[in-house]
Amino acid sequence: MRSVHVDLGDRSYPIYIGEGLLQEASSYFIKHGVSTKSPLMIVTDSKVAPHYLEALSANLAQGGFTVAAAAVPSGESSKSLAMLEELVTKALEAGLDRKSAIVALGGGVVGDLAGFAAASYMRGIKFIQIPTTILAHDSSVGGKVAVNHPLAKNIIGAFHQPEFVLYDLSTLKTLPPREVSSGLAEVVKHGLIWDAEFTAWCEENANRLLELDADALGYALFKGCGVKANVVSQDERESGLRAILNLGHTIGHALEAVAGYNELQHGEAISIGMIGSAKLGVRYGAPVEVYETTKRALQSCGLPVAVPAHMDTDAIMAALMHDKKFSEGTAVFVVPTSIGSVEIKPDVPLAWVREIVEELKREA
Ligand SMILES: NC(=O)c1ccc[n+]([C@@H]2O[C@H](COP(=O)([O-])OP(=O)(O)OC[C@H]3O[C@@H](n4cnc5c(N)ncnc54)[C@H](O)[C@@H]3O)[C@@H](O)[C@H]2O)c1
Ligand SMILES: O=C(O)C(=O)C[C@@H](O)[C@H](O)[C@H](O)COP(=O)(O)O
Ligand SMILES: [Zn+2]
Repeated sequence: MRSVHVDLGDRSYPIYIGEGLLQEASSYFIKHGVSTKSPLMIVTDSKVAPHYLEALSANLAQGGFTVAAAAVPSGESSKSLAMLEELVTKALEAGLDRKSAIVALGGGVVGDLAGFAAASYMRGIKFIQIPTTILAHDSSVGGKVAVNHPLAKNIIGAFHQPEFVLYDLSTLKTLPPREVSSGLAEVVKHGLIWDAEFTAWCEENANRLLELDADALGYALFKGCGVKANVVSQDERESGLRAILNLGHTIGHALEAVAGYNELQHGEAISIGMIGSAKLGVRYGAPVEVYETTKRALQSCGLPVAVPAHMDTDAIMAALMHDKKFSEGTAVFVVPTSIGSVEIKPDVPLAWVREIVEELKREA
């Protein structure tokens, strides 16, 4: 078992990464002081529940916990205010009180939704992350929790750190291939923003990752969580450095919203967005190899690198302006300067962004 520490003073927590951790969940809950006197609520989704809900519930019950569960429909459309209200109803019916915890068992959708429920229920109760996707090595760490609005991604949310993250790598074996690739986008992102050697390693080991080779996956997720924990520990609430974790997300979030949150997976949209940022980086003077390496690394993981041709450029530009990175009338982008390093560029000309979106549509 590996662990990574997120260093946030009295809100610090560990990320436990290993095989079979779900079977030992209750011992981690007890170690972290989760109360057995107040009910817990596991939030999961309709695809994860049949695989892992029973095992987790049974283990927690054996450990003396009273457990309720709610399974939302799988997919991004569950990250909504309507679903949040349903969860609050379930929490009240199950008798959750201020000493209770909400447990997210699933990918980033469940993590963000359940986390926002925990942040807002009774003005904030404990929250535990049990990620089951590759992508969730990113979403389960750092405390950003949110639901979407039809016009903009993650626009209703909070910062609410988990008590701990229990990452059982054996749950990844049931992931469909598309979700494996999607999750690898954020792994590659962690290399691109922080670590050139790790970026090269991702490209060289892409096939092992796609085949879910346990050693390769364990290493990649440990490295990815390490980058995320390091950045978050330095800037919990995104007053500066943390914005680098948004590489590819300005265009990516706009694509997700324009696609009605049901055509592109988050990692796919972010992959396309990272290619857009790499093109922007080259316009700002980065060597063209930065764009080429970015494209190769993403393609080797089976990710898309072009905007679907049917998407309307005006709609993409309009969605982009609702993003959190559009403020004081200007677009702020994270752009690469070299592999392993990025800078935050304010005042990016929207005409450039439009040209790049058009270029990415022609490359589809
Ligand atoms: N909070 C953050 O810092 C942060 C970071 C990155 C992404 N996100 C958010 O995360 C979300 C994307 O997360 P995701 O890619 O995990 O999506 P997801 O939660 O929708 O999971 C992807 C798909 O895989 C299924 N699934 C999950 N685990 C499975 C398993 N072990 N076996 C079989 N199927 C499984 C799900 O039901 C779903 O159909 C987006 O909403 C994104 O905005 C948040
Ligand atoms: O943790 C962060 O900070 C990130 O930016 C990680 C992103 O991968 C993630 O998609 C996040 O939810 C985006 O944040 P947002 O503030 O742009 O909604
Ligand atoms: Zn992301």
